[in-house]
Amino acid sequence: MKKIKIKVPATVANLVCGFDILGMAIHEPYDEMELKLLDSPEIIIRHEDHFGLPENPSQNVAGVVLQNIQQHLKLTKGFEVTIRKHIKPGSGLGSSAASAAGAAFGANVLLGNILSNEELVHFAMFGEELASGVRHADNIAPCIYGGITLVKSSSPIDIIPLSTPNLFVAAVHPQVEVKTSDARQILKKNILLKDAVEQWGNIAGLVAGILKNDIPLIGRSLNDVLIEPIRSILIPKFDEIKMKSLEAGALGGGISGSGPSIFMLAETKETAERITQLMKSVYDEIEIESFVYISKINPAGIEIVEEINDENQ
Ligand SMILES: Nc1ncnc2c1ncn2[C@@H]1O[C@H](COP(=O)(O)OP(=O)(O)O)[C@@H](O)[C@H]1O
Ligand SMILES: N[C@@H](CCOP(=O)(O)O)C(=O)O
Repeated sequence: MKKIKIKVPATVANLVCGFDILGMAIHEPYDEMELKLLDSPEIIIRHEDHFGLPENPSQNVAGVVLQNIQQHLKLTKGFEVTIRKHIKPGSGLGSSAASAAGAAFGANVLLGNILSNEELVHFAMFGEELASGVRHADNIAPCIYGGITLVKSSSPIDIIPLSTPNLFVAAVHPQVEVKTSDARQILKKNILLKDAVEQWGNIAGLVAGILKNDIPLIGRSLNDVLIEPIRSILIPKFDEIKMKSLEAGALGGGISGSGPSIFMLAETKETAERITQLMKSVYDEIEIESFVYISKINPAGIEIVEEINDENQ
């Protein structure tokens, strides 16, 4: 029997200004997945969590990824997948990407590492297409490569892993659901050239700041003139949380992925703790339940917890 257990991290897509192209893996929260290689070509998905996600492989992002791998490689084998999800679907913390990337990664290990990272991203994007209607790779890439990644292009796939600054991430997930597909539909299809120029400056500044480990440059590049003004109206108290976090010492931050989670970068754990406390108290005041996370940027991405390769079982 060949079996693998993995830890699949949450991801913060967009990093404020880099819509669909930038993303980072974080340590908390993460999903647990177990994949077994089957002798028959069936795909079985089981959820040991309470989110009510579909277990029909054609409706589960992990299932469609495995179906595509199976078809492409003309496999006579199948997969049994058990998912313990801790990253709530619709959180903006890459819940669908975690299952999609975890399925591609785990299947590849079971098959003897025959696929490249670019191929894993290619197959995992079928899951994102099922979840949001769009083959975006900004959550998947950091999950698979770890750290912070730039999706220079998703067709053809061209992923640039950037470095991992030594920063803390404070995040809050208010319990309101924002589906990525809905949060994409409200965006404008056309943008003004002057706004595009400002956004290009921020993206280039952020990438340069990350590569040079120039923390103040990272901070002043975390601005979004295109997406945040539209999507933030879906997130209760967004402006107040952002303003208070900056006052409390955050370098900068904004909507995590398509929301409703909000993330902030901080230089110290103490600052990150102050920020999560204030995030929680803002939501407590208006009686919206919220979960907060303090994390660091996760340089490893998906981690193998256990690998069993026992021909006798
Ligand atoms: N294994 C899975 N994990 C998470 N979401 C899944 C999974 N399979 C299917 N989905 C669907 O994907 C959607 C959640 O994806 P999305 O809105 O992108 O949330 P997130 O921002 O947390 O990734 C939901 O409609 C959910 O039913
Ligand atoms: N670039 C995408 C990212 C969606 O991330 P998610 O964590 O909300 O699935 C977008 O902004 O739509």
